[in-house]
Amino acid sequence: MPQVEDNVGHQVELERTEVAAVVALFDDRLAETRAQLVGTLATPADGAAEAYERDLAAERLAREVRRLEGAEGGLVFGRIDLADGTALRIGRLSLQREEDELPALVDWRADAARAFYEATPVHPMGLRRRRHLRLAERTVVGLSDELLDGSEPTAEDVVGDGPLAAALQERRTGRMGTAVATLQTEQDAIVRSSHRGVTVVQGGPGTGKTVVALHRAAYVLYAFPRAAERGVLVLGPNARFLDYISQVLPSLGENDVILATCAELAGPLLGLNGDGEAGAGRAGGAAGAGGTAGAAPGAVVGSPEAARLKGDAALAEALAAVVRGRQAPYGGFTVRVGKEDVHLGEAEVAQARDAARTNGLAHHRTRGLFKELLVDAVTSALAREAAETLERIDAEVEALTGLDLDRFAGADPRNLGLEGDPADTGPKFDMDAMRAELLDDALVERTVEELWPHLTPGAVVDALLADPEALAAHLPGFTAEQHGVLLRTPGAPWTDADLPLLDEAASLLDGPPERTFGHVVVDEAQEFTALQWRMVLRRCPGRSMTLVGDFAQAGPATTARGWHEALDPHFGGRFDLRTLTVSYRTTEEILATTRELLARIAPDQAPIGSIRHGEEPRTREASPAGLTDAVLAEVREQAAAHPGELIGVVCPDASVPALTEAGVTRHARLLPASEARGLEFDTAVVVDPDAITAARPGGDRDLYVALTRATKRLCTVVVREG
Ligand SMILES: Nc1ncnc2c1ncn2[C@@H]1O[C@H](COP(=O)(O)OP(=O)(O)OP(=O)(O)O)[C@@H](O)[C@H]1O
Repeated sequence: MPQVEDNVGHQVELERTEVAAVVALFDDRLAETRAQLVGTLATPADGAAEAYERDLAAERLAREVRRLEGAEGGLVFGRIDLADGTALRIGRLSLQREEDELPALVDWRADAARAFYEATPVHPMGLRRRRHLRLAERTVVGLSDELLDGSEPTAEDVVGDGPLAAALQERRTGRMGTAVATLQTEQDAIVRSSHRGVTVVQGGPGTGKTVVALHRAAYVLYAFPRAAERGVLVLGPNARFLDYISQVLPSLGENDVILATCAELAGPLLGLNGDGEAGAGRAGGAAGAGGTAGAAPGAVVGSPEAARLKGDAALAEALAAVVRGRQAPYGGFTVRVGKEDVHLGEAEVAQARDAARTNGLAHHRTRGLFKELLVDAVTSALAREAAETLERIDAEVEALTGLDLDRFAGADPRNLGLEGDPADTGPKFDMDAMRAELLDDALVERTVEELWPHLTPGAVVDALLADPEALAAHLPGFTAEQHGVLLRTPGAPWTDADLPLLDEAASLLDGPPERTFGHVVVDEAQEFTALQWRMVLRRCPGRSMTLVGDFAQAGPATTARGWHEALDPHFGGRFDLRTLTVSYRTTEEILATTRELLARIAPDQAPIGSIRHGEEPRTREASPAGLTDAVLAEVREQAAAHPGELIGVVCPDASVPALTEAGVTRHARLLPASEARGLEFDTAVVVDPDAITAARPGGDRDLYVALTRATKRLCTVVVREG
């Protein structure tokens, strides 16, 4: 049909000219901002205040340059034509020519762009046509139209294959790309939701939960300036996953986002060093999205059973009890003032402790109050004693001489060399000076330290976990066997599961962390334990969050089986729960083979459908001794048959060394089943499913994750005896 092709060519040509003008405008803006940055940096500053102002301005401009640079690829991707003939181009940011009334480019998050995502033939939202543009570098190379008002296509419309189909056909690269041009209506409704509190998104594998979460973060930064001021934190399950998603937000023009695992969040805070396993394997990509939360925390991986127990909310209460137990639990307080010992009895000390605690501050701040109250009590005791001594002298003098000393002093105690308010009935000393002196006194400080010591988070956690008696006393709901699992050797390396405990202890000692965020995204949120939720909440005082996950994919540390069970203790049921229903990754054929498994691990979950179709999943058999060779043969064959495509080999964690040794990584990405969550490949090779299932508690959910990673084909290598 040469006529149609000519027409497509003509329309592409027209768009090319129009888009080139938008790109030129963008280039001007970028060049202008870069020039401003150079100019600002070169401006001499007269004094520290000016230098500070200049550096702030430079920082703002540098951020803007980064934002523009991030948006450059795929700057323009859509166009909407309204029924009245107005056309708007949709892209990664807004651009406006001064002389024009209409914007040259509308940011995809702006209200004006809403119809691009939400209009359907049933609800055209005033649109006649939605056009998707395909760009190579900065040039339009293709387009496709959807007519929404029921009109017949004219010579100016190019109605063809949907852009989503084209996007999904693309080969996997090992890095998630943005879906900004093809967000689907059910996804867009969540991304653009005006709900400012907690939004929870559930859905089966590949339904776009991560896509939605990241685009939602970009939307929040755009639409809610208050949240944007304090920045966005994206939490993911491991470094591999963060690396996989690290480019999405920068490509949406958002660089000021912190990507981290929960462990990384706690690690730097506690000053742990970065030579451990957690956080390893990050290819530096995450830094592209504004950097991670800091160095890898130097923690090792503990057992799943310990992780599950250490995530229990009872541990938070136990740590609080440990800290309370270190706050003047018993005993009086004696301090030497001059030549005299002043003693406060146990009841007086307890009164000071209870009064200090009423303000609800953390241990060290409360310690300061406690010390002040003790010093107040000592000062009052001294004042009382001085007054009594004086009265005694008065009485003795009067008895001996018949002189009334008060009258003699003209009712002003200063006449007797004592400070005091003339309105007071009794004499006083300089209370303030005495107080200040006592607060500064090294001996007083030492005595307070015995009653209410300075503590470190590590010492608090050790006081619980390294002491069998403390475990039994503070965790009465746990069995002796569970106490045994929790018991640790003091000084042993911290595990990943200890980090939320250390963070909890840090907050008990010094209050919530200084760095907080306006919005927090949690991916694979089903993995989070109660202690981890507490960590997240401490960092998001505004409670603006997007949490996405799937309980059928929960790891071994998860005890909850649904959102309300997991979240109600922390959010009191106040969250907006949305469900995604269509898989854009896992093919219908692969989903069909996992349905039985899904029914077993999550009987309440409705199976999802997929818009993808692919090959029937295959099984390859191997003898126990021949497993490694069989995997190697499979990846070699796949690599030869589908050059350039991404192959992922998901194996039992224990098989990683042998498969690496055999050279599997020359042809494929190799990952332990425990770290496959959220990732995807063109082809997935799942090694020894029985061993994956048996490897750790909840292993059948690990297997479900492994089986749902492929966009095209799945091969399972099973072990057969004999
Ligand atoms: N609207 C869309 N346009 C284009 N691609 C999409 C869209 N939605 C999802 N995808 C693609 O589908 C795949 C799966 O998406 P995503 O990883 O967000 O799913 P998920 O629900 O988080 O999966 P999992 O449960 O396995 O973590 C990705 O390749 C993603 O880019």
